[in-house]
Amino acid sequence: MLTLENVTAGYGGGDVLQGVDLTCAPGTVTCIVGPNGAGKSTVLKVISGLLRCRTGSVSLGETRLDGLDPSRVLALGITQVPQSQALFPGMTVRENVQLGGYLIRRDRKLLAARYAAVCERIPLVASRAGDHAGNLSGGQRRMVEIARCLMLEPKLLLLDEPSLGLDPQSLAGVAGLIRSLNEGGTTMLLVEQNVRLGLGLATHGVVMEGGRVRLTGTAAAVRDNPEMAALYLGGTSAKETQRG
Ligand SMILES: Nc1ncnc2c1ncn2[C@@H]1O[C@H](COP(=O)(O)OP(=O)(O)OP(=O)(O)O)[C@@H](O)[C@H]1O
Repeated sequence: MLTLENVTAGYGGGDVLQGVDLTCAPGTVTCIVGPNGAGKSTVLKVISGLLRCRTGSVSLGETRLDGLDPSRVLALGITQVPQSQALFPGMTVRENVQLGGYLIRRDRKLLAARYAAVCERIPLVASRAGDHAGNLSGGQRRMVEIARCLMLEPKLLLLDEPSLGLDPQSLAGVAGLIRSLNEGGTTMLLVEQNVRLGLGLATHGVVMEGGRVRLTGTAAAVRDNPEMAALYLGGTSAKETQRG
């Protein structure tokens, strides 16, 4: 279980996060939504250790994560698919994915077994193994970025805007992958601008606004909460938008 308690954090003078509480239970998919600048990506940075929290705590089970370097957080089983393109275009798909196993690189057998497991879960990795990552479509690249993160069999996978810049077909592929990973037991915390998609993929929803958590609950309850319609969807609930 990941737990954030009363987290404040920021980049310069002011606090961007102003007392954030959040939990992710094993096996769940939690989606953080909210307007631009609400602090969604900042929450992920605090969890992965890229940004120190000023007060409050971040824990994975009994282990405190706040104050740890990103490499320690990674070693404890939290991996992040970043928002920006993160593959090395001149390297092959296989090489890019295997880089995700850097921490286990000395155990060749384990590395090979993990790579085989990733290929089984994401067949694209096997079918395009020898191709340069730069030759893949946007959706394929996103899948390879996720594949790379699976090399460490993370306890928690963080995804920052998995839908960003994808055409509808690619989006469907990435959404299908997230669903199948969850069915396989991977716990995920994602940030999404696309409210309908994000809450559709998630078991739990968190709505942030101005560095605070405004609403939280099951994804369906958050989606159907009347406050959502008023806040983010111009008076139309996400459910109605989906129907329309
Ligand atoms: N590296 C940084 N240095 C200074 N300020 C930053 C930095 N990153 C983010 N911010 C500021 O922190 C606030 C929250 O940013 P954050 O990226 O967490 O928002 P967000 O909810 O993820 O929104 P978006 O979807 O637009 O990324 C914004 O005002 C942003 O300008």
